Amino acid sequence: MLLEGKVAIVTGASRGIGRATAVELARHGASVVLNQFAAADGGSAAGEEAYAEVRAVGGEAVLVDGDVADPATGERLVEAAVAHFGRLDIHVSNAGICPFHAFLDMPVDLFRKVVDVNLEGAYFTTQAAARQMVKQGEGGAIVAVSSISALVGGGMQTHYTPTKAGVHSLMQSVAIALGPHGIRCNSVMPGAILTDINRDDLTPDKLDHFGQRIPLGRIGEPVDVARCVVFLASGLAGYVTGASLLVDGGMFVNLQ
Ligand SMILES: NC(=O)C1=CN([C@@H]2O[C@H](COP(=O)(O)OP(=O)(O)OC[C@H]3O[C@@H](n4cnc5c(N)ncnc54)[C@H](O)[C@@H]3O)[C@@H](O)[C@H]2O)C=CC1
Ligand SMILES: C[C@H](O)[C@@H]1OC(=O)[C@H](O)[C@@H]1O
Repeated sequence: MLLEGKVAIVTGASRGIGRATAVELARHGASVVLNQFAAADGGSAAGEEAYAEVRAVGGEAVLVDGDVADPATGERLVEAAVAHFGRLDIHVSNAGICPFHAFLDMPVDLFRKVVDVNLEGAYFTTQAAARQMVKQGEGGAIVAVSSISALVGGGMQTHYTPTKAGVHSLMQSVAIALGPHGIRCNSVMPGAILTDINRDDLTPDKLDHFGQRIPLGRIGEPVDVARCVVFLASGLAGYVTGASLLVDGGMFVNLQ
């Protein structure tokens, strides 16, 4: 198994890409700290389902509630990893929100919330994870879920796309800061993956449009991204750091 004996944190693991990532990490042998934020999910049922899915593939797991926008959450996730599994090897910064909204009347509070969750959440959970990895002195792997939206715009995503570009940039900079400690830092850039974040936005017309733009002919599934996170977290990517991997079925390159 690729990740036998490894211990991982996944933020926003209750649903979508985070849940699939937690399951795939466990399938490959990792023990997983699943972060949920029940207040964002309307309760803890989704987190508990994710926990059960990880256990069902044979993974050890612990579920920790916390808002990644609170810098203390990263520290609590690391504490849980150490308390339950004795160490930390992999950090997946995945939690994110995208409440679609027009630019000209963007509420200040909404803008700040998206930045707090997506960018500050990635920054402070990554920092907490890196501090533990440096303390252990055995390296590690950090993977952030950025987006194709780090590279292209969205008229209803003017608050969101800069956070995804920021997450991409964060991984590039921490790759430099943490390389001397043997900690690799990369991002995945999913294209259009059908999850709760875009279920309402992906109308039949838009799905049809995307289907035609994506050379592989289908919208992505969370597991498509999760498997790439496993690769970047594993020794198979042992000489990969500061990189970003588009996981979009070819959508980005298909201009005409
Ligand atoms: N679905 C897509 O097409 C794409 C998604 N992404 C990114 O993938 C990541 C995961 O999104 P999806 O799985 O698609 O959406 P989702 O809505 O299914 O999952 C989002 C997860 O983040 C959690 N979350 C939300 N606010 C939180 C907070 N304050 N603290 C902790 N957890 C919180 C939710 O509880 C949930 O588990 C996000 O960072 C998103 O920007 C990137 C590119 C494309
Ligand atoms: C939420 C969007 O549908 C999704 O999020 C991203 O980051 C992609 O670019 C899609 O726009």
